[in-house]
Amino acid sequence: MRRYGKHTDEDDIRVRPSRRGTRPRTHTRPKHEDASGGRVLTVDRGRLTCLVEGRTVTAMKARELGRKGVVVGDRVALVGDLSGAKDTLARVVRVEERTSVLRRTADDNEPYERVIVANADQLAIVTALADPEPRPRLVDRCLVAAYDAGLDPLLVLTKSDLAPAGPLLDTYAPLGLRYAVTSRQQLERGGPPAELLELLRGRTTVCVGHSGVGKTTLVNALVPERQRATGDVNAITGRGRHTTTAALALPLADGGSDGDSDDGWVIDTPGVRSFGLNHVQLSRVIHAFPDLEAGAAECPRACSHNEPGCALDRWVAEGHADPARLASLRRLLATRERREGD
Ligand SMILES: Nc1nc2c(ncn2[C@@H]2O[C@H](COP(=O)(O)OP(=O)(O)OP(=O)(O)O)[C@@H](O)[C@H]2O)c(=O)[nH]1
Ligand SMILES: [Zn+2]
Repeated sequence: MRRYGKHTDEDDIRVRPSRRGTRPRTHTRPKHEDASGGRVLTVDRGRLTCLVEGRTVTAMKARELGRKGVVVGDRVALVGDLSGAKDTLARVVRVEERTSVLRRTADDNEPYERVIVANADQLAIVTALADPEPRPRLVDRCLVAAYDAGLDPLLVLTKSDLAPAGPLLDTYAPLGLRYAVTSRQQLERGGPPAELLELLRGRTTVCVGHSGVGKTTLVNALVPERQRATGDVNAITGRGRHTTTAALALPLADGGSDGDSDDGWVIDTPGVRSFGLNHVQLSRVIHAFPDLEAGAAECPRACSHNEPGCALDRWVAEGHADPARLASLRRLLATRERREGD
């Protein structure tokens, strides 16, 4: 499993055996042996909406969790009233170890990044082919975030009724991205294309994209009303979808009895205007390019891979890797530097 360095206390919620711990784990463990497993669907000002055995349960963090953050996608253990009835409140007593974290800084000047989603394994970058115009730099930044977090990127191109997908797909061809293309007609005719569903099945997919690209339309098509376990999330939080500032997890089908869905999860996030990349480590990005990573062994220390001494030029010239791959990597690495309009 991928290891991450320690960041802010708030976000570093990995349960670790603490030598200085105030509370020996042996005391807390047995007490919560009867806790039920659930998954965090959304977080609103400290109030957690969780899916527990198919029910939507509102919960608060137990005091013993201290400042540890709980984020959308977290797998948690809950005690208390799990009926999901109105005005009931359960307690989250444990956060299971995360398999991944997607972080983002609000913008590049912000020192603190926030974990926005836990336990995802795929990042769907939703881009309209027109209205609004595609923003390749934003796509690139999302790609860097995906590679950094160890998530498989997936390109979802919407509004193909307005413009062809070809040119954008050409740009990303060297990266070998998996992709799906959708159109209004397709969505109206009965949901998203089978190939997109196939790409989402059994995975936890975070959807990101600029406001207006059709993310909500797409998620609604993916999660039919009947199965929207969170259809009442708005009733609980008292906020409409469009004013929601937090991510929202939706099970693609049954939701599973223990808060796990074999069919997969889609996590909708609010439209992003930018994707701060302060926290990204170069080495984690190049890791997604195994064909180039091997050649980078010859690079000078702390090579930016975009400087005269970079060994990757020779690596490619000697035919070990496709020059288009290096060009793509360099474009992605360059996108970490902020520019007007990011
Ligand atoms: N032509 C066309 N329009 C679409 C398509 N999908 C969505 N739209 C329209 O695009 C507009 C924005 O769609 P939303 O689903 O609200 O976009 P969003 O990305 O969720 O936007 P935010 O809620 O602001 O984050 C709406 O008017 C949709 O009807 C499509 O495939 N083709
Ligand atoms: Zn280099």
